[in-house]
Amino acid sequence: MRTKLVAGNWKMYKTLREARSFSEQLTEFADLLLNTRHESLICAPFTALFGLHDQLAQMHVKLGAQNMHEMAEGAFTGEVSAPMLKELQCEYVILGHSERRQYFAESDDAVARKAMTALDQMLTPIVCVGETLEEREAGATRSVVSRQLGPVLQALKSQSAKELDATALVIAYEPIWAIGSGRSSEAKDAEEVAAWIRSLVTASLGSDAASQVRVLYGGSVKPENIVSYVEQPNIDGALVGGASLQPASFAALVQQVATITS
Ligand SMILES: O=C(CO)COP(=O)(O)O
Repeated sequence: MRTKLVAGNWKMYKTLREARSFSEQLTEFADLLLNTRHESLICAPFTALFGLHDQLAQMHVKLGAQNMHEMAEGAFTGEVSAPMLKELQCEYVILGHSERRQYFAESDDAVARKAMTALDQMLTPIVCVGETLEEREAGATRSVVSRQLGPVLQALKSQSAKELDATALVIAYEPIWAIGSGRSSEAKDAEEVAAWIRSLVTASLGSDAASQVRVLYGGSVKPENIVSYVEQPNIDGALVGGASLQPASFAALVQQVATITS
């Protein structure tokens, strides 16, 4: 049984002070957060991570980062490594978000190397994939997602001999045209791509791994529509941008998923 995951991606929003204020206000919803059977997670900017962990942990909300470098240390000015995130008690890291691919030229191979490092350091990678509107209209969604995931699955296949836990992988399907646009994917379309992603995992890593890997949907998810995605058989949660920024809205996302997991 895969545990559902409600993950907030704050992107480049919230100073440390604002992040602390969020977690203080979130305590109003502590009972709800403590009594769910699914996981909830905030992926905050690096500068807010240190100040967030303790209060979020008291509400069983986990902490994650939005990126990391593939090396554990080195002369990489401005970068942050997996051991640094681990020490701040991060359990997850988002990798290959479309904004990083688009604005910071992250390649499929680089994302795969980062994912391997994260797994090696016992951080759960949330690897993001998804097509542009142009690609969707050209009927290329499956081939784009296959291309993006290929190096990750290939690396996992060869690494599983080294006993990395392939099943710790989380894959987020985020169609780029749905991000921040208010134009979310139809749940049945998102489910179709999630099923395709699972079939790719089956082909590379086998059906056991495929039945354990979690696949999230992201793109204009709100409390009003989250259930329509998370109730799909191949969708195990959501990666949420804008609607995760306010405590009441984040709590409402968690509450909505609780209606189908309790
Ligand atoms: O990019 C996203 C999450 O990673 C989605 O953002 P929105 O929920 O704001 O559309």
